This record gives sequence, C-alpha cells and structure tokens, in this order.
Amino acid sequence: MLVIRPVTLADLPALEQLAEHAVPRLTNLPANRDRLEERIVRSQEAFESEIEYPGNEHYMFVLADDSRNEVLGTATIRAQAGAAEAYYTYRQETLIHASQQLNVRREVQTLALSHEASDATLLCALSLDPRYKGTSAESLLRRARLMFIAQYPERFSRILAVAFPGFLDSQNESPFWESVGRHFFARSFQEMNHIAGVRSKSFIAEVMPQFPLYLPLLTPQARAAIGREHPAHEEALGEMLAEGFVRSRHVDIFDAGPIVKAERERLETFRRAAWHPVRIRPEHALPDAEPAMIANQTLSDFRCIVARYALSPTGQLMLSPQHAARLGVEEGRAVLAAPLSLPSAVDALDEGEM
Ligand SMILES: NC(=[NH2+])NCCC[C@H](N)C(=O)O
Repeated sequence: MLVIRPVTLADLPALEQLAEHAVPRLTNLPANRDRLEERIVRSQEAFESEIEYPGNEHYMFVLADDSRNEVLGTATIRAQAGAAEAYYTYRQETLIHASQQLNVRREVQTLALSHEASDATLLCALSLDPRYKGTSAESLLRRARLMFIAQYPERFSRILAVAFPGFLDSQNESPFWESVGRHFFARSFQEMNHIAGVRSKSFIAEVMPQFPLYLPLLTPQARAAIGREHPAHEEALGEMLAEGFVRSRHVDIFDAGPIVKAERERLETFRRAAWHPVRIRPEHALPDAEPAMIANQTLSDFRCIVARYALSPTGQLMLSPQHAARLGVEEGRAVLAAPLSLPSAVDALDEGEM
C-alpha cells in the first residue's frame, strides 16, 4: 500500500536514486549524498520543532510502498522560499518607449530581477519513480503536501508557489540560458543547475545581470521559452492549475520556467478538505465511493494515503483495518479527507497582479 510520510535517514539511498533520475535534475534535490543527508536531517528538525511562523524549514516527504519496503518518490515543502538567502526570479514587465516629437510609442517587454517571491511557501523537489507517472500515486505525492499545510497553517505562508522546470530543447539545452545566463557564467545550464543545488547560491547575486533584460534583444528561441515548462512537466503543471494555482508574472532566472502561485484558501484541496471521525469496517463492507486523500493528524508521524471517501450517514469516514493501520488511527480519531479528483484547469494569469 502506498503512503506519504516524512523522510528518514534510511531513505537516503532511495533519495539518491530519485535525485539522479529526476528529469531534468532539480536544484532542490541535488544528486549528492552529503547534501541529501543534510536535507534529511534538516527536515527531521522541522517536523520535530515547535514553530509559530514560517522560516527556514524544509519538510521532506517520501512516497513509500510500505509492504515492499520501497521508496518510490519524494517531494518537499520549503516553508519560506527566501528565508536564509533571497529567492530570485525574473518578473515580466512592460516598459513604454514613447516620443511625441517622433510620434512613436513602443511597448517593450522586459524581465527584471526580483525577490518578491521570497515570502512564499514553495512546493518543490518532486521526483517520482517513472513507473508511477500519471497514476493516483503521483497526485498523492504532489498534493499530500497541501493536506499537511492545511493542518499546520501557522508553519507556512498564505501564498504558495511552485516553480516548474523550464523548457529544454532536444539537445537538453535551455534556449533561455544560452541567450542570457551563458554570457555571465561560461557554463552549461546543466552545470549551473547542479552548482545551484550543491553550493551556495550567492554567486547568483554576484554575477547575474542586475539591469532589466529587454526581450527583443534575446534570441527568438529564448523568448519562446519564457514561462514554458519542461515537456516532462506538462501534466504536473496542468494538475496544479486545476488545483487553483495561477501563472504569476515570475519565471525562473536560469531557464525561464513558469512560477505558479495561489492564496492557499483558494485551492481545491483546502476548500474541500474536511475532518471526519474514523469508523473501521471490513474491506468487503465498504461502499463504493470516489477516491480521496486521507491524512492523519500527527505532525512528525504524518501519513497520507489514497482511499475511498466512504461516509456513513452520520458523517464518519469508513476505513478498512489496513488503511486505518497505515494511517495509525483508531476508531473515533479524526482524519482529514479531500477528494482526489479536480475540476478541469483554467489557465489564467493572476488577476491580482497588475
Ligand atoms: N533552475 C534553477 N536552478 N534556478 C536557479 C535558482 C533560482 C531560484 N529561484 C532561487 O533563487 O533559488
């Protein structure tokens, strides 16, 4: 049975595999044993600390098949994207170049370096065993983090954001990086991505251009990549848009991948999540019902599974003994449930942003 739980040190070898096989490689999941070990320890500290407001915590989860003792995926929440160092993005802006004398008026699109997303809580570092791609396990891995945030709102920001890996061409090169970053760091995109994950990021502040970039001066390939996700992340972006995230004006500074964001109360999972007391019933006696994410209420023993959303007439959530055992709940304890299905996505720019 598949379950989401906090990471432990025993998961280190599996995490290394997941980091190595992430497509593309992820800055927040460096394929480096020492860095991963630090991240696990840091996550354990976050789960065990008493926290009143978001700071520099990382909460790292794994998707595990507990019966086979296998780790199939991982995902992280960074409580505050820019808690220790600033979180860098490019913000899409419009400048108007006008001359009354010459009777010209031109709108020019620019990208300006920004730290505006630093306060947001970031959902990041998701990597999944490819055998589970497109299954409910993938949705569980991606969205169980929302079930966790819903339970511990004081630990997170009101604004949630996700930065999707940006477009790479068939040679695995980033056209945006080739047109922008490459002029400042004589390294390939893949090397930079690695350095950003394994070393400190202060080099970004030191070397990235400080002035706005004028889009007409970039290559057409670079312009076309702005706000475009990596082909392997199309469905994931679609799911987050269906969840209620909207595209922001911010994009990644290396590959121009899209950054989506939302006030957490607007997300489907938050709006539809409800507490129910548990009633344990034998598997064969459970009525058919839509699948839901179901989470227990224990911080450092957090568990979230997919099971049927079978409610008794008096509002108890009926679980099989196996499911109850996975969640570590007894009859009468409360669990949080939210439907797994989502309405179809609306792809829009955040209207709150000018
Ligand atoms: N794709 C990347 N590795 N981007 C570089 C890191 C940028 C990121 N927004 C940060 O400040 O941490």
